[in-house]
Amino acid sequence: MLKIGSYSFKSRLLLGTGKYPDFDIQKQAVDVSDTDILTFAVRRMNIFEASQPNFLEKLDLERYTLLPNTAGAKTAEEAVRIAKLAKASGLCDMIKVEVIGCWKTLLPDPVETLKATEELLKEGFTVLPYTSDDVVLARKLEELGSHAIMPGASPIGSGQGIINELNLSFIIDQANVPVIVDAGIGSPADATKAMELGADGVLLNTAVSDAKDPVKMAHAMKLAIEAGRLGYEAGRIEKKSYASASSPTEGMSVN
Ligand SMILES: CC(=O)[C@@H](O)[C@H](O)COP(=O)(O)O
Repeated sequence: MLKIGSYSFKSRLLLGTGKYPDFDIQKQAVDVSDTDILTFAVRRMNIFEASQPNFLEKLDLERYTLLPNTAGAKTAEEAVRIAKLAKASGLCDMIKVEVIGCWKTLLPDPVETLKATEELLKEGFTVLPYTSDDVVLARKLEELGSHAIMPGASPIGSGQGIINELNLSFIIDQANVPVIVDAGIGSPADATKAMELGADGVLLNTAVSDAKDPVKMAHAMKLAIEAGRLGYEAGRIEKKSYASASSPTEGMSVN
């Protein structure tokens, strides 16, 4: 079970809802992924305008917990405003804080992320900040009271996979709240790697939405995350410098 604040989830895959070729493919991919949590940018929702197209319209929203995110925010103030708008429109009190500090790399602004997180925690939100793989910043976000930490594997939409495995494992080792690896996952192997490192979950979008076959890739990601988690729980073997026979001959009379 993945526990975030007062919420519990069966699946450890958090899926984004944007960029799919069409809404039918989006629905099929979401269904087959078996995710419990769907994230979406609040600014893309026409929350107060029912006549506008709704990009979640094909999805059976009863089945999922919706995790609104503050994508598009450049400052803490904007992120807080977006989060409040989401809550006021009846969405759950969970919020993924995303404050972008650089539009070329889409890397988060650490100072504004801290400020927004602090403010939203004071307001009673369940807060999941998206952060870089900075170990100290991750610790500070946890100390503020964040309910989960979401370090990026690599820049959003880059599909580069895990750039700094060491930092990610430091973040995972020091954390006492769930660590969800968010952004930059390119393939099922990347997702498995994150889970094998001990991440509690993976949030991804582009690797599925932009795949040649998004539905098949959503299925692959589900299996990859399950496999990575199982492998982590099972405990991998130590790496040795030298060989060690797989069929030991010790105690056997062999020539
Ligand atoms: C959907 C969402 O929240 C993105 O901002 C997220 O970070 C996913 O990134 P990828 O598209 O790289 O998986």
